[in-house]
Amino acid sequence: MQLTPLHVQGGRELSGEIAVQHSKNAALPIIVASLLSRERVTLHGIPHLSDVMTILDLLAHIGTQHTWVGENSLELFTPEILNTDAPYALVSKMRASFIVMGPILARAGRATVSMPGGCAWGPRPVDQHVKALRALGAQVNEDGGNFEATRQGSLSGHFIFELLTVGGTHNAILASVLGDGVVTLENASIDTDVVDMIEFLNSLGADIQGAGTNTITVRGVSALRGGTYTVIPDRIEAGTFMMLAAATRSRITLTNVRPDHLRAVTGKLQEMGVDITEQGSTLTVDARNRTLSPVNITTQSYPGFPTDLQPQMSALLATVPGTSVVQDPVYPDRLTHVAELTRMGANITVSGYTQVIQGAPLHAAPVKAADLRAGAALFIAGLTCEGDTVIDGVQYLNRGYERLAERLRGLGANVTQPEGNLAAAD
Ligand SMILES: CC(=O)N[C@H]1[C@@H](OP(=O)(O)OP(=O)(O)OC[C@H]2O[C@@H](n3ccc(=O)[nH]c3=O)[C@H](O)[C@@H]2O)O[C@H](CO)[C@@H](O)[C@@H]1O
Ligand SMILES: C=C(OP(=O)(O)O)C(=O)O
Repeated sequence: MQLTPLHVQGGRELSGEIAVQHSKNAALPIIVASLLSRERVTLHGIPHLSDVMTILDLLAHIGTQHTWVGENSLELFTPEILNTDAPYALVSKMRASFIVMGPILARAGRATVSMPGGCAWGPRPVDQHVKALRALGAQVNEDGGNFEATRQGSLSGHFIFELLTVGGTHNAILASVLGDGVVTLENASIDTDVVDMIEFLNSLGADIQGAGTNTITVRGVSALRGGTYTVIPDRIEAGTFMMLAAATRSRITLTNVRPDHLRAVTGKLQEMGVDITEQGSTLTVDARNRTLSPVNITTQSYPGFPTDLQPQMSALLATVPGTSVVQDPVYPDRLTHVAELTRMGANITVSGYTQVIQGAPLHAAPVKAADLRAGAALFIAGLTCEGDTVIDGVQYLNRGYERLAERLRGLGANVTQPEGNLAAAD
C-alpha cells in the first residue's frame, strides 16, 4: 500500500526526552510463543506496529483470540489450534512469522509453513531451522513452496547450529517446550530476544536452562499455564535515537533503556567522541559542539554491533568528516540505504559488504525507503540537513517505529507523517 511520504526538515539541534518503545523483535517471538499455552496470556510492552498486526493476523488464522487490554497490553488466548498452516500471503509479509512452525508442531503434531520469500536486501535462508527440527526427530519436507513438518512423539536430542541464528534458536526452542523429551541446542544464539522469550516461557512453567549462553537445554513439560509478562525495551530503537542525537549534534535523553543491551553501540559512539551517561534505565547522549571522529564497524551477532543498526550508523558516519569503513557480514546485501543517501550527497563506495564512507554535510532530497532500517537511516540523514527531505516507503518505518513523527516532534524535530496508518509492508 502506498502511504503519503514523510516530510523531514532538519538542520536544527534536537533536545529533550524520548521514551523508547518495547522491543519489536522480542515482542514478535513472545507473541508467537503464547501459542504454546491453552490458557490466557497477558503481555505488556507491545508496541503498536504493523509487524505486530501482521503476526496477530497470522495467529488469528491459527486460532488465537486477541484483545488489546491497554495502550500497549495484549491478551492472547489459544484454546485450540484451528489451522496448522501459515499461508504465503501472511508469511511473505514478515519473515519472522516462519517461527510459528515450532509451536504449531508442538501443539498439533504437524505444521505447514510457507517458505519465506527474499527481502529487499537479499536472501534470508531457514536451513538451520529445518536442520534443527530434523535433528530433534521431526520430519520436514519441502513441497510446493511450503515446509511440512510432522512429528511422531516429543522432540528430543541434540543439535549444533552451524552459525548463530536468532530465529533458528527461537524455532527449535518453541518446538521442544511441550512433551517429555530433552533437547540440547549448542552454538545457540545469546541474543537478548532469545533470552526474553525463554524468560517468558519459563514464567509460564517451561523448563529451559542456559538462556544467554550458547548451550540451551529444554526439558519438555506437559502443558504451560497462563501468565503475565512485560517485554524488554527495544535496543534497536534506542540505538537509532542515539545515532540521531549524534548525527544532529544534539543532546537527547532516552528513557526505558537497557544500557547493558547497548554496550557495542555505546562503545562505538564514545570512540567517535559522543558523550554518553547512563543512570538506571535512562541514557543521555550529548554530541553538542563536538567534532566527531570517523570509526570502523563490523556487524556481528549479539553482543556485537547489530546489523539492524548498520544503515543508521552509515547515515551518521556519512556526516562525519574523514573516512569510516562499515562492514555487514551478517547481511552482506543490506545496502538499500546507500543509493538513497548518495542522493542526499553522501560519498559511499561499496565493495561486497564493505562501505567506505567519506563524511561530508548532506543535503535534502526526495528519497525512498526500501526496508525498515534503511528508512531509519533516511530520517536520520534528513534531520541533519536544511530543506525538505521527502521520504517515501513509510510503510516500512511503520513496521518498526511506533508513532515516529509524533515522538520525534517531541524532540523539536520538524517531521510530518500520516498518523494512525499501520498498513503492513508488501
Ligand atoms: C524479527 C527479528 O527478530 N529479526 C531479526 C533476526 O532475524 P533472523 O532471526 O531472521 O536472523 P538470524 O539471526 O537467523 O540470521 C543471522 C545470520 O544467519 C543466517 N542464517 C539464518 C538462519 C538460517 O537458517 N540460515 C542462515 O544462514 C542469516 O542469513 C544471517 O546471515 O535477527 C537478525 C540478526 O540479528 C536481525 O537482523 C533481524 O532484525
Ligand atoms: C530486519 C528486521 O526485521 P525482520 O527480521 O522482521 O525483517 C529489523 O527489525 O531490522
